[in-house]
Formats: sequence, structure tokens, C-alpha cells
Amino acid sequence: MGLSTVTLTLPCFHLSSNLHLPIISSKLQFPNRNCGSVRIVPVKPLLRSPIRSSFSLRAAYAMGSRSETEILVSASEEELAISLAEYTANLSEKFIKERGAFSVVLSGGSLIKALRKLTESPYLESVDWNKWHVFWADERVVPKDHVDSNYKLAYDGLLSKVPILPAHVCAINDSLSARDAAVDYESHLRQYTKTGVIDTSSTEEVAKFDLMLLGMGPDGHVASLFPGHPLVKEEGKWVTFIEDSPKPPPERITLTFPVINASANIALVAMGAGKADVVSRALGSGESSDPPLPVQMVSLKDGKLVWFADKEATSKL
Ligand SMILES: O=C(O)[C@H](O)[C@@H](O)[C@H](O)[C@H](O)COP(=O)(O)O
Repeated sequence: MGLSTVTLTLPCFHLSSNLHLPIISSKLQFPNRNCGSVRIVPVKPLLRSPIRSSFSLRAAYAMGSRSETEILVSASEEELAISLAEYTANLSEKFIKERGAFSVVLSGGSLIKALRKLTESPYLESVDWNKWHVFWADERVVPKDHVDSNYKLAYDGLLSKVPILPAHVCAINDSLSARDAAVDYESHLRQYTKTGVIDTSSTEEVAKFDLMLLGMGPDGHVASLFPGHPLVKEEGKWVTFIEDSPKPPPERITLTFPVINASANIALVAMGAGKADVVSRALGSGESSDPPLPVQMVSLKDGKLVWFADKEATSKL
């Protein structure tokens, strides 16, 4: 059994007394059901974190995978955005130093707005944008200039505001059917793994993105993998399509769990009271969902998952 860590960062008002620690720990359900006993020890406040009101706890536990999970709870959406920008910029620097490129996967929804601080100083100047390669976790099958397009959302909110090279933006082909667009996107991803733009997981020959930025729906979906849908069980394809998405529009393409879970890093962003029930189901100590919600199936093989949540989203924990 290896030793993995879970770091919980919670606003200090949750941690005003040590008496609260056992309560917090007893309420948490750790992502790997096989984990051993949970040990929580206080660690010093985050040195570089702009979230000055936060403390950090480290829970170490034994389990079979080499993954790590961290839960950051911000006092506000503004603080979450600051923290997400710093985290993304730090990973960008690390991977560009290590491999000369940074492969980033975006989703739709509120995530793009949460990335807005990257378009401002100091990140606008300090990030090596030329080395970024941008992909999508999911896309709606609509033209790129359609109001529902995740490409348009990302372009308007992020890509048009930073000097990313247009040739490094790997959008989904909007002139194809859902089925063909999925095949086409997968073949592009496979090509990028051959040239080394995207890393490959050593164990399974699957694309290993440096950072995947995921939102989560109030029903626990991630990317376009919805609760109860057979696509959550896809094991072979890297990219697949859905024609009956419960969240409109119905036709989408999406990365599958084998690729999602091969990532080196995933940031899972959950904001607002509308996410409180699902955050509580995913991380709380209540009855575990059977089958698990898609968000509970995010389980990195050899990487680090960081939840970026705000106070409202964690209010039911
Ligand atoms: O295109 C999409 O619909 C998404 O990629 C989807 O997975 C989204 O990230 C979640 O639904 C969260 O969306 P919100 O953050 O807006 O709730």
C-alpha cells in the first residue's frame, strides 16, 4: 500500500478551535474506498496562497493508488478565482520547465469565468503562453460562433485575451456530426501524443494531460458524462459522443474516464449553493451513491486532484 495525502484547506472560521478537527475529519469520505485510517495533522498556513483567511490541514492515509487529493475552500468566488489562477500558472511553469509544453484541457460552464484572473497582471505577462496547447474536455455540437459553443465561451473569456498561438488551440471540428467529430478529435489527440505535445501515461498508453480543468453539474456530471448514462462506462475510446444529453444542447462530444483519470492534474471547480448537495454527496459521510456519480469516478491513476470550492458549495459538508 502506498501513502497518499489529502490536504483540506478550509476558511479559518471553520477551524477556530482544535475541537473542530475530529468533526471535520469524521464528515469526510475519502475518494478511495479502500483507504486505511485517516490521520489529520495541522500544517502551516499556505505560504504563497493569496487566500489569507485559509488554513491547511493535511490528512495522510494509506491506499492503493499514487494519487493525491486536495480540497481548497475559498471564502468567495473572487478568492477562488485568484487561487485557481495561481495554481494554473504554477503548473504551467512546472511543465514548461520539465517538458517544454503545457497541455491544458478546458470545460464549459462557469469554469471559464473562474479563470479570468489569468488574463490579468501578473499572469498575462509572466505565463509563457506560447507553450500552451489548449484542448476541450467536452464540446457541444454547434458552430463555433454559436452561443452554446464551449469554444466560443473560452475564446471570449480567455483565449482572445492572452497570447496563445491559434495553432495551439485544438478545437473540435464543428462541421462534422457528433459521431464523426468524436473520431476526428481522438485522432488529433493521438497525433499530439506521438509528437509529445501531450504526454502519454507510462502504464496504459493513454493521453496524459498536464492539467484538466473541470466543472461539475448539480447532478454530479463532469465533462459530458452524466449520471446513469452508459458513456460513463466507456473503457476503450478516448473521445466519445452523446446525442441525448440531459443538459442542453443534446449533442455533444466528450473525453472519457480513461483519459480523464490518466491526467497529471485535475482542478475540479464547484461554486455556489446549487452545488452544495452534490458536493456533500461526493465528499460527505452520507450514504455513498451506487452507482457512483460521475464526479466520484474522477480518480486519478497517478496524479493530483484539487477541488476548488467556495463556501456555498461546501455549506452542506
Ligand atoms: O459544456 C458543459 O456543459 C460542461 O463542460 C459541463 O461539464 C460543465 O462544466 C458543468 O455543467 C458545470 O457547469 P457550471 O459550472 O456552469 O455549473
